[in-house]
Amino acid sequence: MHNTNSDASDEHRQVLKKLSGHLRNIIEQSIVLNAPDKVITDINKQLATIETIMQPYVTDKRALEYYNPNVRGDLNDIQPYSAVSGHYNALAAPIKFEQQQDKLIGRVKYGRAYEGPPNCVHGAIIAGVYDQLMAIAGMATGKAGPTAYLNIDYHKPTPLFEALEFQAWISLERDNKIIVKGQCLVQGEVVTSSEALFIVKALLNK
Ligand SMILES: CCCCCCCC(=O)SCCNC(=O)CCNC(=O)[C@H](O)C(C)(C)COP(=O)(O)OP(=O)(O)OC[C@H]1O[C@@H](n2cnc3c(N)ncnc32)[C@H](O)[C@@H]1OP(=O)(O)O
Repeated sequence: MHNTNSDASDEHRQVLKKLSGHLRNIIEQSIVLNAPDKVITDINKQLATIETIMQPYVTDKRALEYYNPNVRGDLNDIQPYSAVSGHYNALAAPIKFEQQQDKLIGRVKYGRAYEGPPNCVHGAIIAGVYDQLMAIAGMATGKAGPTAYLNIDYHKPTPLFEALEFQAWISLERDNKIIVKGQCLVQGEVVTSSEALFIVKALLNK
C-alpha cells in the first residue's frame, strides 16, 4: 500500500492525472450547482455507473508511488496522491511546486470547494499547504520526518480565485531536527507566515 516505486508507464500516469482533473472539476462544480432535481438525479445515476465501472479495479495497492523520495522533475510527484498537493488526488487543488534557489515555492489558486470565510481560503487548507510544502522542503535536505509542530500566523484573509505564492525555506538543521519557515504572498503582500519543526526519522516501515 505504501509503495516507493511503480512500473506505471507515462501513458498510464497521464490518464490517471486526467481522471483526477475531471473529479476535481466535478467537486468544484458541485459546490455551486443549481440544477433541477431531474438533472441532478441523472448526474447521480451516471456517477453511480462510473463507481460500478471502477469497482473491479480497486485494489489494496496504488498504481503509482505513495512516496517517491528519488523523484526527478515534478516535485509534486514526491507524493502523487497527497491530499494537499498530489496531482493524482482530486481532493488536492492543482498546486504546483517548484524549487527556486534556496526556496521551495507552491503556486495555486483556490476555488469555492476550499472556502472558509466568505470569498477566502479555509484556514485548515492553508495549514495543509504549509505542512506539505515545508515537509518537502525538509525532504530536499535528504532528511525527512513527521511534523512536531506547525505554527501559522494568519495576518490577512487569503482570497479565493487569486494567485497564491507559498514559500518555504530551511531555517535551522541540527541533529535530528529541521526548522522550516514559510510565508504566503498575494500580489507581493504577505498574508500568512509559518514555522514548523520536523523530527528526522524513517517515515515508512517497509
Ligand atoms: C511520506 C511523506 C509524508 C509527509 C507528510 C507531511 C508531514 C505530516 O503531515 S506528518 C503528520 C503530522 N505529525 C504527526 O502526526 C507527528 C506525531 N508526533 C510524533 O510522532 C512524535 O511526537 C514526534 C515524532 C514528532 C516526536 O517524537 P520523538 O521522535 O519521540 O521525539 P522526542 O524525543 O519527543 O523529541 C525529539 C526532539 O524534538 C523536540 N520536540 C518534539 N516535539 C516538539 C514540539 N512540539 N515543540 C518543540 N520541540 C519538540 C524534543 O524536545 C526533542 O528535543 P531534544 O532532542 O533537544 O531533546
